[in-house]
Amino acid sequence: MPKFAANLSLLFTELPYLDRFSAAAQSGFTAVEILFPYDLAAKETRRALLANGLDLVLINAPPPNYTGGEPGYAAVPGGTARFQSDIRRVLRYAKVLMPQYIHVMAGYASGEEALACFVENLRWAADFAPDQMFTIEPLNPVSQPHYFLNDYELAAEVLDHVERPNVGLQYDSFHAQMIHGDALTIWDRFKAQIVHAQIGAAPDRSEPGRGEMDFAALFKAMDQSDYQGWVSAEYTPTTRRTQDTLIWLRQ
Ligand SMILES: O=C(O)[C@@H](O)C(=O)CO
Ligand SMILES: [Mg+2]
Repeated sequence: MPKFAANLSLLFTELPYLDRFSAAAQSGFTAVEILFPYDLAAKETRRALLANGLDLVLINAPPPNYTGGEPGYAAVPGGTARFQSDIRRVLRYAKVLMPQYIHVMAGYASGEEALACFVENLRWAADFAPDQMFTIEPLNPVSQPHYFLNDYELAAEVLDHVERPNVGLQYDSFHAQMIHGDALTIWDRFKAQIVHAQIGAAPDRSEPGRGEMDFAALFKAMDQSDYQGWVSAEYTPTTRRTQDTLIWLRQ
């Protein structure tokens, strides 16, 4: 079986933020990811990780979050100054939190100019923080209309242009299924570039086991590939208590 992590921005949200760490640990997780840890001083999140023996797999850039704001500027022509200052701020958090990955969000854009801008900005981030691993993640256009990075072919093209060992592909079964209609085939096609994976059912982004996807087949494919990374549960639980949706984990 793959090694599973819990996304604390979507899981255990029935609890206050700092209580989600112990809930995840008690459910058997040894690692978590937090999309936007920026509402609290980094040292408080660090303390919660340490107290519960949890590794931090991933955080997102940009800060603080995108409630009412843009989902990043990395591919937005004219947004480079904002992108660089966001990355600098994320790296100050990363110094304390030590996430394995920082997911760089592309933002709203389209076309050749946006592609060139995304490539340049990713190279800049990779060279500015050579010891930090970064990821990019295609998001489906139903959930994120007008988001630049909206398919896996495009993500692979971006990575080919970026040519940096510390920038890789973030796979998400929910988005892959929504974009391409077959998350398993997408895993098989792009697994060589995937450094981090997330799981959720489609079309409603609920827990594995529901919806149109065969998660047993996906986990088997992950196991049979060379993938050594985390598989993070990033879904919206259909019951009030997240714990009651973890049947897929116990199986
Ligand atoms: O899949 C998602 O929506 C997330 O992984 C993400 O980073 C967007 O905020
Ligand atoms: Mg995701």
